[in-house]
Amino acid sequence: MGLRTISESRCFGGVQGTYSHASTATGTEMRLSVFVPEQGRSSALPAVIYLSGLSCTEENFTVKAGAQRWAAELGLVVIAPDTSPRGPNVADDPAYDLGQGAGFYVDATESPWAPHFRMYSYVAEELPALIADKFPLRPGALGIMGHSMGGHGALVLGLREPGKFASVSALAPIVAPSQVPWGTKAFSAYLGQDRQLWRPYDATALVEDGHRRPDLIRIDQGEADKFLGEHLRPELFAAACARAGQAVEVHRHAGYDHGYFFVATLIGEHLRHHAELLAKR
Ligand SMILES: N[C@@H](CCC(=O)N[C@@H](CS)C(=O)NCC(=O)O)C(=O)O
Repeated sequence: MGLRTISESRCFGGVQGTYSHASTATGTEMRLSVFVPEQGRSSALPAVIYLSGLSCTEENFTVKAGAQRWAAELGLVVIAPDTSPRGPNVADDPAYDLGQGAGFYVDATESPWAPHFRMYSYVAEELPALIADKFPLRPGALGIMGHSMGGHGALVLGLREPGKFASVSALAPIVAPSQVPWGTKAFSAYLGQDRQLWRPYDATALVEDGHRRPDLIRIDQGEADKFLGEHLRPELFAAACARAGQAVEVHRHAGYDHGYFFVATLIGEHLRHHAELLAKR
């Protein structure tokens, strides 16, 4: 598995890099950003994958969230992949919420998306193997988190792959994609009209269908988020978890909107949540 270095910069004593590789899951060149703190020079470290939201590449989180300072302090490797396959030969849509930049962390079954839009397999299988091979990671100490569409991805991957991801958290996540416009649009296109086939990619449905995690799932949500009532609806996931006995904390924050200033405000607490759980691994 070859990794091409696009850039590497010293940052808080560690290295912030951007890399690309030929992905077998998507059949495209995929980019990712990786921060390795100074401690990684001498020891294997716990790591967190961060999944971004609609319209993002690997860059938005890397330059806007301010995660490196906290990751350096906590001794965490942080990996941020792109949100979809890209390229001139990859299907796309002019809308920001479908196609390139909007992979929704599913393995598409429908035309024209199915050949490349395989972000579930990419994040569940290929990415963990790639980073374990190339960076100083402690086996078994991998967490997953995300924002908005990426929060949806983190919750789904965390619920379906508890043996692979030892900690899960989400910022302003889409928690019930089958019940909101962003999700129904994407799932209709990528997965077709049979809603039963959407359930493995819907965090609320997964909890209803018996998926559980042994650890607490942390969610933070801004109350001034313009997408809250229509697309995000954290109360749906909280209610499903309450009925199922799944531990979840939804922290609501007055005045915060959907953007990266909210992510930057909470990123330290989220990385600490992961560091504490991954320390036990
Ligand atoms: N571009 C969309 C909004 C998309 C959006 O808010 N994306 C969020 C994730 S869902 C984001 O992180 N955007 C990139 C950024 O703020 O850097 C719009 O026109 O309404």
